[in-house]
Amino acid sequence: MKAPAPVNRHHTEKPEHKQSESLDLLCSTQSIIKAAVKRLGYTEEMYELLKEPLRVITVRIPVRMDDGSIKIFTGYRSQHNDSVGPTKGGVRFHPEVNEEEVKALSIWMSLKCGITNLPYGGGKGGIICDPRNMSFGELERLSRGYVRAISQIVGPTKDIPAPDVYTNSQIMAWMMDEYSRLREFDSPGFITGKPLVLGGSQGRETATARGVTICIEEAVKKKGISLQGARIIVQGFGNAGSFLAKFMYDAGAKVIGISDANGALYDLDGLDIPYLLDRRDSFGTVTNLFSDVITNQELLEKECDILVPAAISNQITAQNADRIKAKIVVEAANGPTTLEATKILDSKEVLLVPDILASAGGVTVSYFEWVQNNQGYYWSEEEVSRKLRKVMVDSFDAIYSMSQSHKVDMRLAAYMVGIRKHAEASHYRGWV
Ligand SMILES: NC(=O)C1=CN([C@@H]2O[C@H](COP(=O)(O)OP(=O)(O)OC[C@H]3O[C@@H](n4cnc5c(N)ncnc54)[C@H](O)[C@@H]3O)[C@@H](O)[C@H]2O)C=CC1
Ligand SMILES: O=C(O)CCC(=O)C(=O)O
Repeated sequence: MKAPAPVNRHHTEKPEHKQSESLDLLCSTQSIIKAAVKRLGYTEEMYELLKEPLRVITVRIPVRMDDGSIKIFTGYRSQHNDSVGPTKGGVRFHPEVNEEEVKALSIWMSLKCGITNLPYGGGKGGIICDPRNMSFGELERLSRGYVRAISQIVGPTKDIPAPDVYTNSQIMAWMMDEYSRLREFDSPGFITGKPLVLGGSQGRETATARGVTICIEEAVKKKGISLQGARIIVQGFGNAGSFLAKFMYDAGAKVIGISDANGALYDLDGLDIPYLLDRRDSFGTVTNLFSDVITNQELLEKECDILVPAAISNQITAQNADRIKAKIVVEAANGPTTLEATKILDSKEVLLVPDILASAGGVTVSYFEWVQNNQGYYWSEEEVSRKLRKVMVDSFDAIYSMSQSHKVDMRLAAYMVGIRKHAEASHYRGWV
């Protein structure tokens, strides 16, 4: 690995896309839900119910900035379907958050909870902001303001938030504290992904990456590839990507590429992952310390055995899918591959493990955290890991079998497995 050389790279990369291709996450999701509902034999009314969230609110959050001015931020909370139980899903802080994306993300949460058989529907939230340019104090005031703004529709038996892009256990702690103050009792079950001392679960911090690792272990068996020595590329070096890179490195795989919002590092001999983990900042940025940096798009197209997009949406598109050389793509990120690109990868016989399966480890251990909060009795890391492994292996098997028996791609198979529980619960409740 090359020696670090400080360079200043403040731009955020954006991929180019074919004019005709739909990058609208909600539209694409709806078209797969339609196909899944049809294949499962549900009615058109069922599709009408499930294609949109039941509830979405937009909130305006005034925050006193450090210079004394007041800035008004816009945030969202979307609740897709609460027929099975309370809704559940993360909150992201990102400049590109928008209502359509939050709606799609909440639908994916329903699908993840359906796949893993958790007693939840899907929820998701987001605030348009750039936490990388905000102070600790400003972030705390924004987090508390968001909870005050959405407090009527969230709660341990209504809708339970969690971390997502650019949010972490500190932000969960502020949000939990604000909610507990509003309700005037301690409410650890209001939010998951908390620090351990505030009722967080062992293993939640690494849960998303653990879940992705289990999917990779299952996928390599299907493809007859040995994980030992396999070449792996991971896009994104935050919570999901950095721990995944570490788990792959520890398993004897060769992590030949990693990236963050600034760019990518690539080395055919394998990167020194423990060193990079040590140097990354709290936003998952490390490439700014190096001079020999390539773009995210260049990295995605490098030859490898396993490619793991673990950053943002719409990264593998009709524009670059033909040039993806991986044998297996495991989506740790939400929505990294477009519909058109999914078809191209499928035609190239790439085994694609879709986001709603691959990234479901996070919400699974969030559920374990909520259960522990409700019972006030806490489990060891071994117990959490064992339970997570069973959920992930069973989920992978169910989707792989669905894909084989219905001769559909893994994404459609995952939607079919994920939607059933919400469809049946909505039907029993007499909604449709
Ligand atoms: N944290 C969790 O428990 C879960 C996360 N996910 C998904 O995993 C993905 C990553 O989330 P986290 O690791 O939690 O976020 P994070 O905030 O910890 O890290 C995000 C990473 O993505 C990189 N990034 C941001 N913008 C980028 C861009 N334009 N191009 C390339 N890289 C960029 C950042 O530099 C950072 O390395 C997201 O899609 C998230 O929704 C899914 C399930 C659970
Ligand atoms: O941990 C959770 O409850 C939700 C995680 C999340 O937002 C996701 O899986 O996309």
